[in-house]
Amino acid sequence: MSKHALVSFTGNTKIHTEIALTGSKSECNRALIISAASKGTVKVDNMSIAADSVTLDRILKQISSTAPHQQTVDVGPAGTAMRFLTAYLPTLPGNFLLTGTERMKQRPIGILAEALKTIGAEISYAEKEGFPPLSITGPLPQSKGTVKIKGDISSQYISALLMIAPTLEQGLTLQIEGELTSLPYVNMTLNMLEEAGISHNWDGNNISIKPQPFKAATLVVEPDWSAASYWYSIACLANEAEISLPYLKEQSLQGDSRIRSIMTAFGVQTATTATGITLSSSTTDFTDAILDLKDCPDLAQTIIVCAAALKKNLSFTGLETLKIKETDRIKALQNELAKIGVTLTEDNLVYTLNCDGLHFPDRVTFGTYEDHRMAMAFAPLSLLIKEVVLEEMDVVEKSYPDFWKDLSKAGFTVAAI
Ligand SMILES: O=C(O)C1=C[C@@H](OP(=O)(O)O)[C@@H](O)[C@H](O)C1
Ligand SMILES: C=C(OP(=O)(O)O)C(=O)O
Repeated sequence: MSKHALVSFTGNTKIHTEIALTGSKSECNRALIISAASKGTVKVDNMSIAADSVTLDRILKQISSTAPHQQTVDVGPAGTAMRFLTAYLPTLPGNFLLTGTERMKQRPIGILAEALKTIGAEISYAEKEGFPPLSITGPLPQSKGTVKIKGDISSQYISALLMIAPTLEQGLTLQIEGELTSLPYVNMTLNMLEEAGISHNWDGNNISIKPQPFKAATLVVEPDWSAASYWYSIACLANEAEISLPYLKEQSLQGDSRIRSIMTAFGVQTATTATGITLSSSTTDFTDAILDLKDCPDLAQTIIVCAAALKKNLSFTGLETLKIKETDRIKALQNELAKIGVTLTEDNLVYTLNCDGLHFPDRVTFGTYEDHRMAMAFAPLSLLIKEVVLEEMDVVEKSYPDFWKDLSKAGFTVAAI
């Protein structure tokens, strides 16, 4: 249990700052797995300091330097590490117990594990059927070159399979069933594989990758657009803002760069500069009544909390996957928004905010549910509420360890209590 963060902003909320964001954990964790699958032919540049990436890097180094006997591999709360290693470990010689936090043991892995079993992987569930921890014995003798996989639960299962595909004797054709969720993350995987010399063929619901060698390449990890979203929220809620985010590019592999266009409607302008981007606040009266977030689930909390603070009764679709992330993010949002008089209700998979009762008490304590994005999405409310307490401040380490330091740099007062 870590301390809580007490965040406040005294005086007029004018924010002029430059924030150097760490690398995207999504890009970094792909780069690390691709590098490992290529046996070092592919290098990684600008490693992210996100705990999920540091953990995966450490695990991959440990595995490559350890003899093939039973090893416990603990990913903690890192979803991508769990999913990517579920596919990668069966390609290595050895016996592995792949595990994570108590929450990780509630995040489904059966869809990916069963798909891998159909092509010859030896995987069993060490505790509960369909969930981590997994017992994995490799290397797999590949029995089949085609695999069916559901696309509507987590795109990470698909990315995981794509990254091992070129190393498999028969390559791999994925037959994706159901509508693909989080699509930009699959494109990110394919693009990064392409940078590493791996071609694919995407035809309807099938993605095929033939067995092929990686080429010498360096994958450069770009700053994290999901982390940038909290600065958009801050720019939106401040009286005045000019926030520079160096090295962020509009053309990004990260689908969360969509925050830029969404926030234009919320009154945040983005200018491209020689060094990156600069956000500034202006006023708009937006009318967009319904937003689909299926392609960018990690932006959901930022946008929903910001819309609530602006007293906009917006509706949202594409939130189905939020229940199986670091926490049930729908429940967590409902509980915490209630503290400022806002409700979030569902009808037929459409979620709608009702902000008619919005109020800002002098001090509010928001629970964070072991979810970095709960802490970071609610912290900007300290521009409107005198004292905001975010429980368990270390939770931000997962993707954005410098978050509190960066808030201080921008003029917020942050105390560990
Ligand atoms: O592939 C990735 O890097 C990610 C994919 C998304 O998950 P789902 O595909 O499970 O929605 C996203 O929420 C997660 O933070 C990172
Ligand atoms: C869902 C997330 O991460 P993961 O699934 O990789 O744990 C996230 O970072 O919001």
